[in-house]
Amino acid sequence: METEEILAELDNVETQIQDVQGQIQVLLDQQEKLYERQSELKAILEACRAFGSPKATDDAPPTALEDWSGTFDWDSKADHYKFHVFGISKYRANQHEIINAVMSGRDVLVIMAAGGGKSLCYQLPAILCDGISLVVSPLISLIQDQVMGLKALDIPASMLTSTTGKEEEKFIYKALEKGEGVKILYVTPEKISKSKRFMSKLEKCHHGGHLSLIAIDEAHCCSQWGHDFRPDYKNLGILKIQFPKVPMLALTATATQKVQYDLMEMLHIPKCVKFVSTVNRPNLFYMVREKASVAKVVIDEIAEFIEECYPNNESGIVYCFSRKECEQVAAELRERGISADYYHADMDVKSREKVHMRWSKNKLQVIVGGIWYGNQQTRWFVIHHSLSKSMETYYQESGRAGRDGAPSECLLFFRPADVPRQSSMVFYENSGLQNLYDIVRYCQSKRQCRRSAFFRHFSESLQDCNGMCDNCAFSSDIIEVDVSEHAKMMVSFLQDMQENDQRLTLLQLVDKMKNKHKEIGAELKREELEQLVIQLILESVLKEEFQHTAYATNAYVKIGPLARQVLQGKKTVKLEISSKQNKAGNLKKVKRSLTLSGMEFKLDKLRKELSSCHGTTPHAVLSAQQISVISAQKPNSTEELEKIIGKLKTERYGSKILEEIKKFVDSDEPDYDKLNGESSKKRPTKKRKTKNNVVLIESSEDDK
Ligand SMILES: Nc1ncnc2c1ncn2[C@@H]1O[C@H](COP(=O)(O)OP(=O)(O)OP(=O)(O)O)[C@@H](O)[C@H]1O
Ligand SMILES: [Mg+2]
Repeated sequence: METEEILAELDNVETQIQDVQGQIQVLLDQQEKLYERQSELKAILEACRAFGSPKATDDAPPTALEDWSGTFDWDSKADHYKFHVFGISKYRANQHEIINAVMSGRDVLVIMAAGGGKSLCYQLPAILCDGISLVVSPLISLIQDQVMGLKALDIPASMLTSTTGKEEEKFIYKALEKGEGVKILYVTPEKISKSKRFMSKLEKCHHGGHLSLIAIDEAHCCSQWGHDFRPDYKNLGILKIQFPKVPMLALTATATQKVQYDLMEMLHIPKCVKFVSTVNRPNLFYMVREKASVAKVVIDEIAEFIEECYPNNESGIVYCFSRKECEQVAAELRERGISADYYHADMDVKSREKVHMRWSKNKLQVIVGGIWYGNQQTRWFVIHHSLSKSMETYYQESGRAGRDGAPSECLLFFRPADVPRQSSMVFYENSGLQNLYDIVRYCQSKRQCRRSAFFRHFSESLQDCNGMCDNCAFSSDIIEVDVSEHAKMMVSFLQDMQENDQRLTLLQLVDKMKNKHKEIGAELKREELEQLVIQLILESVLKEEFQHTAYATNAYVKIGPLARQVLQGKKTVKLEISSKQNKAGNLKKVKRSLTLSGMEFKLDKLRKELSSCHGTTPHAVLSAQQISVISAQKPNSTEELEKIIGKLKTERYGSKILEEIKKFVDSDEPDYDKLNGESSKKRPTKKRKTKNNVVLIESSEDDK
């Protein structure tokens, strides 16, 4: 054999070895995921063996025989409070059963979608039982809202948090000792883990037989496997140890099986009854929009979306990546005439409270938040200025829209360049990159139903989307383009750079590629090239690597395990590309029937006025759902109104509401699209592509 031949074969063999190594790496990654799942399943199995099935217990009949929807002693009392105090005519899925299980003295674990109605599951038992119920909740803003809402219903509710004054604290401690004066007490988890004084008062309350129920809201915060772990939640196990006979109710919107077992173990409720509802939020319209590279353009688009779709100050949230960005976006929205303010973890308690109050009283249309912002009010829209760090986080954040069941919108602005910003923050977290890439897949996809991505993520069987996401609703002008050749060029270019010890970020890679290969720039737009890099990362052809500097962590794009497959033409790479006009264009044409009708608009205004007179929130006066039922039925007597909103609200606000209805009916105003102004009436509209004709209406071409 000639030396040259040997060298050639050696080269060939080495190339093949590298190729095999790449494939092994992908298989090893797969194996790691499988090991992880294996240990998860083993842990679950162990928990099952140790505790028994969560539904079947030793000293209670198995679930199959436990009929929580049957007849119970408290039925008529519960019905009375449900309707006349809470103004709720019908239970939502599982609420009735959960309330019955709690009232029967059982520990209960509730997994129910955001806005599903978890609060009623502990608030109603709390007023049905004698004594005081304790509710642990993670956010002061959330607690403030709940307490304000309950007080508006004449339910004695209080809160004990870092913001509680001395006088109020004294009053609460007295109430705990006597078992009267407070019916529902909200506390932050820190009170349980850090305040010995509070715990001793709680023990006294229990000793006197006055502690009727313990509810742990947002219980996923207990688990390290959950997406929002809070160290103080870890200590809540003490409650069941100290008060074993008091029924405990743990509630959350999101918990994988692993998290569920973790919760049961940490809270010491192995024999709890478990209720799991669907994650589906049929009233939410999910959409992803391409994010412009110029910051100002993004804000223009957000402002335009809010002004066009929500001209009557309907409130919403804009989520941002960083605190600085929150402040900038809020300021820019204000410059464009939208009443917006920011809310983030760096603010002191006073400023946060101020923003929260303005928001609760409908003085602000938009909250720009960097952290998970808990608040009970109806939000019509949730906009993500940047992508979230996982599907779970996005589900929770977007789930803040339409909590009372009214159709609402969740819009995410996605740009490939936002991926390294997030990845450099999460790469060291448990499955951080894997979780991030899941939501990146959701954003990149221009064809797959958005809703189905949630079902898959939470291991739930698929349900119909009913045209309630952009990919299902809009007729598709998306084509799948084979970009294997472009991918090959990119990989080989990056390989050359790497061999010369040059590191490139995503944006640098695209820039340099465009300079080096002019032809590629002619075929693919810059955004599409960025999209290609992300696609290659998702497919393990490229990978991200991270390097710390004194000021930041940088994400660089490197050759990944399957790069060789692309170079050898063994792997096809495809991109979903808009053929002509993209969805951003389509979205501008969306006119929704989500806007309020004339009657609804009047009632919305009235509830704002009434709420400021009564020192409460508009939502506590009338929920969006109640407004919509009143508008449809137009009751003209106290009795008729009572059937919709219950006795208490009718007594308090009934005369004003009936007066408003009468004024409206007498005025002969057509009950449609009043609020959209004159121009909208002229526009002929046509129904968009939805199966059940429920939500979306698209304006005609004249509308452009
Ligand atoms: N049976 C019902 N009928 C009509 N409205 C209801 C019913 N139950 C609850 N609601 C309303 O639904 C809204 C959401 O309820 P709630 O705040 O309890 O949701 P949640 O499940 O705690 O959501 P989150 O996970 O976002 O905290 C509230 O406005 C509440 O008044
Ligand atoms: Mg809740």
